[in-house]
Amino acid sequence: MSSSLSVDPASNQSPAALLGFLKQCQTSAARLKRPLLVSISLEVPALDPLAVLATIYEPGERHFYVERPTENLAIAGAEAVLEFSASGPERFERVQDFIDQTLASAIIVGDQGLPLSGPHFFTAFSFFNDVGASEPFASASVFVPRWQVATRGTGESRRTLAVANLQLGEDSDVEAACEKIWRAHQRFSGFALGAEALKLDDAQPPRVTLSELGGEAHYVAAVRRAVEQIEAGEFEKIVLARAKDLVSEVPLHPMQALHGLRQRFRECYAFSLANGQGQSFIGASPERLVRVHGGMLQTEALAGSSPRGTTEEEDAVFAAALLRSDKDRHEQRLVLDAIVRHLAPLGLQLEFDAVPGLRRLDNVQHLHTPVRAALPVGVRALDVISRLHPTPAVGGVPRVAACAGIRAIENFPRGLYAGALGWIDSRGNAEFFVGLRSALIDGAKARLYAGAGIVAGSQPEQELAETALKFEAMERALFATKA
Ligand SMILES: C=C(O[C@H]1C=CC=C(C(=O)O)[C@@H]1O)C(=O)O
Repeated sequence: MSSSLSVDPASNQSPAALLGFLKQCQTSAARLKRPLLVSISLEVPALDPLAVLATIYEPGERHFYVERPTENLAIAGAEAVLEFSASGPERFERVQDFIDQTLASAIIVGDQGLPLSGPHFFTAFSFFNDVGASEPFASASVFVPRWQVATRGTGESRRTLAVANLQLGEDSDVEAACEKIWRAHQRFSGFALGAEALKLDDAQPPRVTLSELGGEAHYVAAVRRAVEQIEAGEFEKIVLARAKDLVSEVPLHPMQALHGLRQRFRECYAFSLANGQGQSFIGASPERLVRVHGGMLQTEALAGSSPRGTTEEEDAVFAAALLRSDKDRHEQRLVLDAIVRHLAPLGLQLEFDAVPGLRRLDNVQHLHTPVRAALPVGVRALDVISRLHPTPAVGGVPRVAACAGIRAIENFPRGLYAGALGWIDSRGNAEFFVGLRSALIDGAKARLYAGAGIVAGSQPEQELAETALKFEAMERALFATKA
């Protein structure tokens, strides 16, 4: 819904102007006989979204945070103004309907030209279409935060945007809403909340115990069984994960872990999604699922792993071996082929290189093929995600048989592990990543996840070592002495 209301919060910043604007919004809501989402974006001095989140962090409050340091991009939002959840195979469409309906009753004002302005729909889809009733996150959930802070760029060109969202109906208390927004605005404008505000580096690491569900033996047996099923033709590839349970002597500090992760894994998506009931799902994922920006789609095929070397020579040897490995090339090619196959019905002209490159992280390196396409008119991010998820980087080939195999072989619910998390803005731009290298945090407890793709020729001990390397990232972030 476009706004004919004249408010320019950047040049007309006063409580009286804000109140006047909100009263106009309320009149519109009364006329339309439905509550409206009002979203006000305003540029503010540089802020670090993670520091802001850490400052106001309440385990009982919903939040979403994602940052990709190499892209100089970070966004955080907290407290739900509007939320929706769904389950089943139609979950993607149902989330899209919720977004469409919300935007049809929205008044969006302020610095709209700036990146990451306007309301963002923070969204998460679990790995499977359905989750158990006792699981902490629904199989599809989306919320619009009460406040949102985003930053993009570096140095002189860095821009920071604060967004306040509220729902106004005929009976809303506009004066109270106005006061709340004004106070938040003063806070965002007046506080020095750069990364230095985190002061997390000195915190003492907690003492913890760590135990794997079923022990390593379970995973070794699982991989062996999967290889037999592959040889028997039941599927061509399956991604099998391990889970470890961690118990700490003191409550874990997810913000501190995230600060460590974003410093160490600059090319990954450091992320946190809190459900408002004390649990949060955090991680540093190397894998983009979908980016939609200005009508262009970006996705990628990421699979096949090897360690990083301790010297440049050793690193180069590992890299060359990975690039030459038939097993890893096959494992990654299956992901690329699936992307092509699943997106073909949408009429996209995909562009990608014939030969994969490398994505090099601090602990592991992967085969990587970026994929780009122009999005045909009417095709939206969730249309793409509903077809892509789960890719064979986290599920398998054929998809249905591999997912049934995962359910039968793994000894824990995946929940958001290997799910799709991200945001969609009011213009249809979107960024989703895959919930890898992750942990579910609950007070002093955490469950950590790591998986690996299994194809013909996979060796159980090698897959065990690969997943141990993947676990190491989160283990170090949660309880090691130095990030
Ligand atoms: C399933 C995971 O990683 C995927 C992404 C990159 C490389 C992978 C691999 O080499 O097996 C996996 O497909 C995980 O980290 O839990």
